[in-house]
Amino acid sequence: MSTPDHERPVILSCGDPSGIGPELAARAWEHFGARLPFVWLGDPAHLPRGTKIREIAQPSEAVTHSGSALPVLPHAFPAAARPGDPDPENARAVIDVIARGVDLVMRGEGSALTTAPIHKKALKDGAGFAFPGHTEFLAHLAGVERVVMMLASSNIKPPLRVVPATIHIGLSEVPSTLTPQLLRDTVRITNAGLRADFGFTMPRIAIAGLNPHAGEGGAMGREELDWIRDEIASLRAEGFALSGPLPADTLFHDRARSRYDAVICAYHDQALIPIKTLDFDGGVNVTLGLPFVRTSPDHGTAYDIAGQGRANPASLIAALEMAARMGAARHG
Ligand SMILES: NC(=O)C1=CN([C@@H]2O[C@H](COP(=O)(O)OP(=O)(O)OC[C@H]3O[C@@H](n4cnc5c(N)ncnc54)[C@H](O)[C@@H]3O)[C@@H](O)[C@H]2O)C=CC1
Ligand SMILES: NCC(=O)COP(=O)(O)O
Repeated sequence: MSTPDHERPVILSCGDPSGIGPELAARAWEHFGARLPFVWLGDPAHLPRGTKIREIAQPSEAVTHSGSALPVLPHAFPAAARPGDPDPENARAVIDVIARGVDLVMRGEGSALTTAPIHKKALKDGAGFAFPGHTEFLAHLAGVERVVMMLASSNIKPPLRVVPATIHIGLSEVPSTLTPQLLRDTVRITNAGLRADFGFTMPRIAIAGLNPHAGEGGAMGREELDWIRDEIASLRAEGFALSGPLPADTLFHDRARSRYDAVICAYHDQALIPIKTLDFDGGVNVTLGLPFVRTSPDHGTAYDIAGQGRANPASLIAALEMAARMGAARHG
């Protein structure tokens, strides 16, 4: 781990208090102690009973206390947390915590934001949350039009970094949502993110086809022939190191992964199934294109095991490590 920014800790938003976020925050603090100071932003009453906490007034105090307790910036919620059973009364506060976390990192009080999982439908039902997820909400809060979701592995070699060009939409909407402009924007933001935050000078980006066998010459769908191929050629002419469109079914095995640094996929499951299969415990969700660093574990709220002490903290630990490294590099 590179040296974390000790003046500006990572801010960890609590996420859904009925999910596994609070217990994972406690486990992550046990793992890191003073080695990686982070601040948990949430209602202290939602943490597992017995968690050693220290309430602080500003993030910079985290460094002094993180060796002996989990530093907490308190955010009052109206209701208790019932594991696995979200209370609609708490939905507004879950959203407010994310916004408060963004404010802290935008003001430079935190080096990076790591978000614990939210339940999108619980927020929609409870507070009319109008965004498909953190990714789009963070873009909105930061005033950025387009951002990119990337999931990066931590435990496999060669590593895997996947970008779903379209994210949380129905499968039937994918072909019309995946436009030349979206592909261009996704390539540019991915390329810039890999250079700025992952240390690549000329990132190699693979692009998966939309259709089986990347269309097989038009026999199984025409998008590759009609525009994806030409768009890739024109982006290549601009200097991007692109390959594709490539059949997605053969893009993720070990030898294939050694040929690229990130792969842009046409839709959510084309990207997330391989990474969650190959590295569920080490997968980290990174939002590229924001004016601050944001990471998250790759899993969700896991209501089925919340409050039982069974949740694995590895992905959150990897997300905090990645956030601290990227944040320190940006602020250093
Ligand atoms: N960044 C975020 O806020 C994310 C939020 N979600 C949301 O979470 C909610 C639930 O989504 P699901 O599809 O059920 O996925 P999920 O990841 O919450 O759960 C899927 C399965 O994996 C298990 N699991 C998840 N995390 C685990 C961990 N750390 N240790 C051990 N087992 C774990 C669960 O127990 C469950 O059996 C949805 O609302 C979804 O949108 C999903 C992914 C990311
Ligand atoms: N499937 C990934 C996911 O749901 C994460 O979404 P976000 O909340 O990070 O936008």
